[in-house]
Amino acid sequence: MTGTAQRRAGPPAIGVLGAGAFGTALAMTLAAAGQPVVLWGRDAARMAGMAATRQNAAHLPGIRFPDTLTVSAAIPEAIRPGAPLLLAVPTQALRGFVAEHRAALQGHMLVLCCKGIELGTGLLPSQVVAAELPGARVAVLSGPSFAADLAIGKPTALTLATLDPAGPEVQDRLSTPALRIYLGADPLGAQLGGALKNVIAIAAGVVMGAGLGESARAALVTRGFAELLRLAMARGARQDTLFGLSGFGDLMLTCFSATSRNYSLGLALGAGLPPATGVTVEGAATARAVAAATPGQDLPVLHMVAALLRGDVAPAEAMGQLMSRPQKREGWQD
Ligand SMILES: NC(=O)C1=CN([C@@H]2O[C@H](COP(=O)(O)OP(=O)(O)OC[C@H]3O[C@@H](n4cnc5c(N)ncnc54)[C@H](OP(=O)(O)O)[C@@H]3O)[C@@H](O)[C@H]2O)C=CC1
Ligand SMILES: O=C(CO)COP(=O)(O)O
Repeated sequence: MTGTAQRRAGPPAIGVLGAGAFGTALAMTLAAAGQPVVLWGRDAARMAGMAATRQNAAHLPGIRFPDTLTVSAAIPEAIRPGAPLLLAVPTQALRGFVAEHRAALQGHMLVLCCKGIELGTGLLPSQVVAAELPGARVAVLSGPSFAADLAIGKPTALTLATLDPAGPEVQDRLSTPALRIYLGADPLGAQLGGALKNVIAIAAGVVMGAGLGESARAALVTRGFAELLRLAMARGARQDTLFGLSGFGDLMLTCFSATSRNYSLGLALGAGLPPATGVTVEGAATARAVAAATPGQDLPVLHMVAALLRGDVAPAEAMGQLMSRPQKREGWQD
């Protein structure tokens, strides 16, 4: 074990599995509020470095860990009997992670923190977990939340969506003075909203990177949201979920801030610049997964992002194509 936290009587430590930006930020905000938390990462040397320097220099440089946060590269240390586990690895890594740690994860409430659709299968994170760990208890934690905001205690509100009867208990454990958790019962909608808003954020970035203007961005985000509603409702999501924090709320954050990695990828694409490398950009794989699963469906913004990423169309041409589509009525159902 590495870390400085004292074991203390009380509830078992929450395990946060995945020590990237978001996992670290969640662990920090919970620990800062007095929760026992173990942050687990797979790289022993890096975790030892975090324990020694009390910061995640790679993802949240300069933000000091609360003294009570324990960091570890040992799964048994991170997974306490009866504790909820926050899974904060990227969507495309989730299947491999669950398969690798199947036995240890068994029986725990798994709180899924990733936003995306698995490439190749078109599955959402909860469906990936169900395939790898049949009967798993899951909740989805999603909503507008930049890791850097959470990590320094800025006020944040998220949706915890689950059908598990332990939902209120988990809501209570994850709530802190800086983190307000709303309970929902539509994990499908929460995941679809969180996955699709990333694709729309890439589109929003392209518009701004190409210098097409704020009016164009607002139009594209609005029409992108209509597609999000159409696609997610057809798959069984609830409208109120999509209009909530995990849908509309996160769409606003991600489409209007250069802190977003998805929006930033779009900015680079639009400006004809090379995108940042080594960065988790969930919307790129999700755009491809959506395009593969919905050929021939009327989802022009979502499909255009996939075409842009494939290099099949240039940014200025993309907007021209969207603008010259046949005239239609406004409304997300049309
Ligand atoms: N950053 C943010 O502001 C927010 C992120 N999210 C979501 O959280 C998820 C994670 O994003 P984020 O933390 O930002 O990503 P990062 O790129 O910052 O970190 C990803 C982490 O996952 C680890 N990882 C990858 N594959 C595995 C694996 N197989 N086993 C164990 N660990 C693995 C990486 O480890 P290694 O370094 O060893 O490769 C890395 O520490 C994404 O779905 C994202 O959309 C949600 C809300 C906010
Ligand atoms: O999901 C996020 C904010 O809620 C983070 O967005 P990015 O992954 O685009 O940085």
